[in-house]
Amino acid sequence: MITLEGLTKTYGGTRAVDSLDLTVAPGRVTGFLGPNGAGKSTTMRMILGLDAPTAGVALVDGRPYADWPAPLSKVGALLDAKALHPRRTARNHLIAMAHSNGIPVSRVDAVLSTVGLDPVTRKRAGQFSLGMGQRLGIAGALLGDPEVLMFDEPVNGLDPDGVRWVRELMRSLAAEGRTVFVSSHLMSEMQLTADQLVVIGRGRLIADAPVAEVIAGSSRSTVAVRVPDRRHHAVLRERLTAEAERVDSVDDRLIVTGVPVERVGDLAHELGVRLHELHTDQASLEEAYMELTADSVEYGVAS
Ligand SMILES: Nc1ncnc2c1ncn2[C@@H]1O[C@H](COP(=O)(O)OP(=O)(O)OP(=O)(O)O)[C@@H](O)[C@H]1O
Repeated sequence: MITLEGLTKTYGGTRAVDSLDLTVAPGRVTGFLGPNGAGKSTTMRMILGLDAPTAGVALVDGRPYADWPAPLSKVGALLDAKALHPRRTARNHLIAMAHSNGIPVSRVDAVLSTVGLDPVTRKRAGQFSLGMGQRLGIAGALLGDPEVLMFDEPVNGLDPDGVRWVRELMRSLAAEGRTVFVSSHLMSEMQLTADQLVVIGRGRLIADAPVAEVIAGSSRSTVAVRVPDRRHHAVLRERLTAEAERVDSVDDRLIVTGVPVERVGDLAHELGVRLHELHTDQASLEEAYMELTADSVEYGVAS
């Protein structure tokens, strides 16, 4: 489990992370989202003790990362896939990491195989493609068989097969009861991978909720109801207008915002209104995310 309490980091006049209170729980994938410059990498660096907080604390299972005697066996992380010694082979890179944390060399071969790098274990990291570097970074995160895993943009540079592989890996790590905290800008991928979402903007917490709740909360999630009889259409429309955020008529359909589908069905039943169709049109995570972060985008372009 990762716990942040009032976590704050300022760089000169910039509040990169601003009083963040958060618990990242085990047994699920938590997606960490936010526009460029929102403070995601800075937060992850503070969890790993690579940056000192200006105020507040970041704890892993109740202790700062640096206080764990064998940190790689507690937390595995992929922060910057390019942070590799270019002349070291993949295997030697991992052996050096293993030695520094008392991890047996047998784990090195096991994780190289897990990430599909067995054919290139003796190739120098400097000759790796972006995707191979990502895989090696993920191997490093898995090396100590840690309970907590953090990945900053893990699918960056991966081909579709690699993207799917990362998705399945994250899901299986969470299913084993581990804490999986992963940042990404790929909303369609996060919708498939994450159970819980943490959204930040300008260093502050915007949302911390299950994926389904974030999507349902979007004003773009609507209920569509088809009422062929014109009188019934008008009766239901009037009743819904009293409690919905918005009701639009499109041909014989009513498009309703802000009322759950169950309530629309119950109201129709109460009023004796005959329906030919009743369903929810869910927003995509991307739509929900854009709405949540509209006020926090620092580097946007006018549209
Ligand atoms: N070492 C540093 N010195 C000064 N400012 C920094 C430093 N590191 C980050 N910042 C600033 O802190 C803010 C948050 O940056 P951070 O990299 O954490 O954001 P991010 O959410 O990871 O962004 P991205 O999605 O673009 O990777 C930005 O305004 C950034 O310019």
